[in-house]
Amino acid sequence: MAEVSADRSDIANANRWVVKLGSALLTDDGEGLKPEIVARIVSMCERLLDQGKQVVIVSSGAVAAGLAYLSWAERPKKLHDLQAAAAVGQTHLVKAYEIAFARSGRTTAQILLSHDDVLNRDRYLNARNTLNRLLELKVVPIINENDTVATDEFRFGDNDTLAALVANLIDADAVLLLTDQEGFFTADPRKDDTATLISVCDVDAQELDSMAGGSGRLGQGGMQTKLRAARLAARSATQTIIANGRRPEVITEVASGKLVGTWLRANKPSVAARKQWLAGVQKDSGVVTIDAGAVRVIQDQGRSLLPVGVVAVSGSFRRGDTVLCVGPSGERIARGLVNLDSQELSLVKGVSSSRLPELLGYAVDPELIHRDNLVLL
Ligand SMILES: Nc1ncnc2c1ncn2[C@@H]1O[C@H](COP(=O)(O)OP(=O)(O)O)[C@@H](O)[C@H]1O
Ligand SMILES: N[C@@H](CCC(=O)OP(=O)(O)O)C(=O)O
Repeated sequence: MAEVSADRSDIANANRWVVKLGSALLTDDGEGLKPEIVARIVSMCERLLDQGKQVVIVSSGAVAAGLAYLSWAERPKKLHDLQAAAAVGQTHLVKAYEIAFARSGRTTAQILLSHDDVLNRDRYLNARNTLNRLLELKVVPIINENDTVATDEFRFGDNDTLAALVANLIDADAVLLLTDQEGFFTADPRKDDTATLISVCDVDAQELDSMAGGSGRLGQGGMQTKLRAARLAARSATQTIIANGRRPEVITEVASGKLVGTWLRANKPSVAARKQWLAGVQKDSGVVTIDAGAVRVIQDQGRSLLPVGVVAVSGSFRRGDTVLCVGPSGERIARGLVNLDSQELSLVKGVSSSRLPELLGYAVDPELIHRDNLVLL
């Protein structure tokens, strides 16, 4: 099962990071939002940004911060009370990040996501495009659940799950779940003082399930949701590390591959797995005919397919569907997941990607099929 240590070069080489901060950490166990904790976390994130890495922050704490501003001693049970507290706390939360990042001249963006945003394919792609654009612009996204509109049936509830879904959304290399414990222990250390820290373990190891307990007073889900989140993150081959956000240099240490916290190791190479899946798809939603130049760059140079290389479109498909690409004489060339639906593509086939926003009236990916979503047949 768990190994004592392992080479963490995968972690040290991770470029795109999702850093998640739990409520207990940000409020110092319910003391109200602590801007100095936010500032400390932010300065560590800045060090990653200075090294050219990308950072997306998923921050809890809206409810816990709101409780303090409303002078409510206990986390309420009723959804509307939780939502009211979140609405009060969220503005203070995001302000704390804005102020802290502004000290080094960096800009932040608030993104509030709900369940539908990751389940609905169109909204999923929109959220992904927006996040990718913010990262290109070197803006730091600060994400939380859109608590004020989430209903009981349709909410993530804990931000561990949200962090994992964000990692899937942007194909992050690593997720760092910062909490109030050193990492994942063999049992809940609050209840069992013989529990020991696991340094590294395969995320799918079954023995982890019985070791993961529930949450403390303020957080939601405890190690159970962190384990589930790590397994979700592994779907995009994202590595998960759980560590203590109170350690002075925790983010810097983890990102440099130091043996800090628990690494829940993901083994599946996502692109390869997706390509394998694509190769086996039995029914395509449409067919696009591409010109000889496009065939060449796809086959010989492993490049993405751009709308400019498309000469004809047949069938009715939506963004995210699988489409067969055939050459000028109808020969099967490739299969991939499209970023445009069939009507949009009919409008922009043969057109250079720089003109897509002007013709469609909104921003879209420049590729019709990104090379990571394309398999040669
Ligand atoms: N096996 C375990 N190892 C470490 N912590 C555990 C374990 N099982 C349960 N926990 C609990 O999980 C808590 C952290 O999760 P949670 O309260 O949801 O915080 P956060 O707000 O950081 O998500 C810890 O304080 C601890 O009591
Ligand atoms: N969206 C909620 C987060 C819920 C929550 O408590 O999450 P966590 O602390 O990560 O277990 C908030 O901002 O209060």
